[in-house]
Amino acid sequence: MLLGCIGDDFTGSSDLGNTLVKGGMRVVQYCGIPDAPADPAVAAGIVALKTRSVAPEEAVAQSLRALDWLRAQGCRQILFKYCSTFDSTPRGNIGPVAEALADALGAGAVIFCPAFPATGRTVYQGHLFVGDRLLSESGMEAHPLTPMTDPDLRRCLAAQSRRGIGHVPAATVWAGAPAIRARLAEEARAGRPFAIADAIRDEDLVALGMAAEDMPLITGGSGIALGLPANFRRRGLLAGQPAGWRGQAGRAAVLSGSCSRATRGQVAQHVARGEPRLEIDPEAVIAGQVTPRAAADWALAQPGLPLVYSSADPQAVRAVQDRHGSDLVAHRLEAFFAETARLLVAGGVTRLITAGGETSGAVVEGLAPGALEIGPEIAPGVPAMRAGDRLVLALKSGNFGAPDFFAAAAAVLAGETVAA
Ligand SMILES: Nc1ncnc2c1ncn2[C@@H]1O[C@H](COP(=O)(O)OP(=O)(O)OP(=O)(O)O)[C@@H](O)[C@H]1O
Ligand SMILES: O=C(O)[C@@H](O)C(=O)CO
Repeated sequence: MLLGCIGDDFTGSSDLGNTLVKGGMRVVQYCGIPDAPADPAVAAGIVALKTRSVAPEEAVAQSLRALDWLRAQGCRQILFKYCSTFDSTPRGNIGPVAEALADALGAGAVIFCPAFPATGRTVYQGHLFVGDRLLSESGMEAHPLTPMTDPDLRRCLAAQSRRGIGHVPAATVWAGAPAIRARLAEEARAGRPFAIADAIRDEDLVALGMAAEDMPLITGGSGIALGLPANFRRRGLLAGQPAGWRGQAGRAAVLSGSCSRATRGQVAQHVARGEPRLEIDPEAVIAGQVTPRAAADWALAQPGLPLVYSSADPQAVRAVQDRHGSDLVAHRLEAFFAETARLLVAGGVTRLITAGGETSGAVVEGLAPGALEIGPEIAPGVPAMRAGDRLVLALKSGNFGAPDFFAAAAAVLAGETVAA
C-alpha cells in the first residue's frame, strides 16, 4: 500500500476513493479498522471512521489506531480526509486529529485544504466558499451538529489546535510546487506549521499535491488527493490502471434519510418520473407503526427502482425534532434504514443506493461489508463500490449529485455507461 488514508465519515471516504481511482490507483475503503492485513495489490487504502462529530478524545484514539494499521501495511504517506465544508466544532475534530497524526508521524509543515472545485468548494484568502457564498452564508451555518459560522479557515483551525496556523496564498500556489514548499517551510520556521492553502481550481490542488510529495502527512477534502497518484507514478511506484468495473445485475433499491436540498430535488425527480416510492413518516417509525419489514416487503414487490425515503423539508424536520428531540429522531430513523437495508439485501437486492452521510454510515455499519472496492464515478464525489460477490453500493453525501442521481447510480452499478 502506497497511500494510507483516514476518513472522518463513510460517504466522505468514498468521495476520496473516487478521486484516487480516477488518478489510476486501486483503492479499497475499509469500514472501520481492519483486523487482517490488506491485499498487497491495493495501492491506496482508506480507513473510514465515523469521527466527525464524536468527542475529540475518541476521534484521536480511533484515528491513531487507524494510523497504526496503515503504517503496518507499509504506507509511504498518510492523508487525513475531512469534509469539503470543513465540518467541525470549536473543539474539533480536524485540529486534534491532525495534531495527533502529525506528532505520531513527526510531520513538520502540514497542508490543510478542503477545496473541491467540482462541487463549488473553493478556498481563497484563507476563506472557504460554497459556490459564490462564504461558508458562513451557505446553509452550513445552520448545520445541526457542526454549524460553520466562521468562513476564515485560519481562525476555525486556530480555535481547535495548539499549533500555529499559517497560510499559503493563491499567488504562491499558482507559482507552483517549489514556491509552495518554500512558503510552507517559511511558515513552519515562523511557528505556523499548520497551513491553510488556497485553491480555486483543480490545477491548484495538483500543485499542492506535488509540493507535498515528501511530506508524511497531508490533510483536506477529496480534492487534495488529485495530485498524489502522479507523485507515485513519477517515482515508478505505480503503474497501469485498476481493473475495469464489473457491474452487477439484479434488483436495485434506494434508501434516503438525507434532507438536504440536493437530495430533496432527487426525490422530486424520482417521483416525477413515476418510479415507485414509499415516504416514511418519522412519527410512524417512532410509534412502531411502520417497520423495516413492511418497507422492505413493499420495495421487494415493486418493479423498477423503488425508493424508501424520509427526506423532508426543514420545517417538517424541525417539527418532529421539537416533539421528540433530534437525537432520538435521528437514532430511530438510522436504525430503521439500517434494518431495511439488511432485509433488502437478504431479499435479493444486489444494487443499493443510499443518500445522506449519517444514513449511509448506519446502513454500511448494518451490512458490515468489511472492505469496499472503489469503482467508477457516478457523480462528482460519488463512486460505485463493490461489497463482495453479489452486492454493489453507492453512498451519496447529502449535497452531491444531479437531480437524476438515483437512476444514474442504478445504471452505473449495473455496469452501464451513462452520459456525464
Ligand atoms: N423527516 C425527518 N425528520 C427528522 N429527521 C430526519 C428526517 N429524515 C431523516 N432525518 C435524519 O436526519 C439526518 C440526516 O443526515 P444525513 O447525514 O443522513 O443526511 P445529510 O445531512 O443530508 O447528508 P451529509 O451528512 O452527507 O451532508 C439523519 O440522522 C436522519 O435520520
Ligand atoms: O467532502 C465532502 O463534501 C464529502 O466527501 C463529505 O465528507 C460530506 O460529508
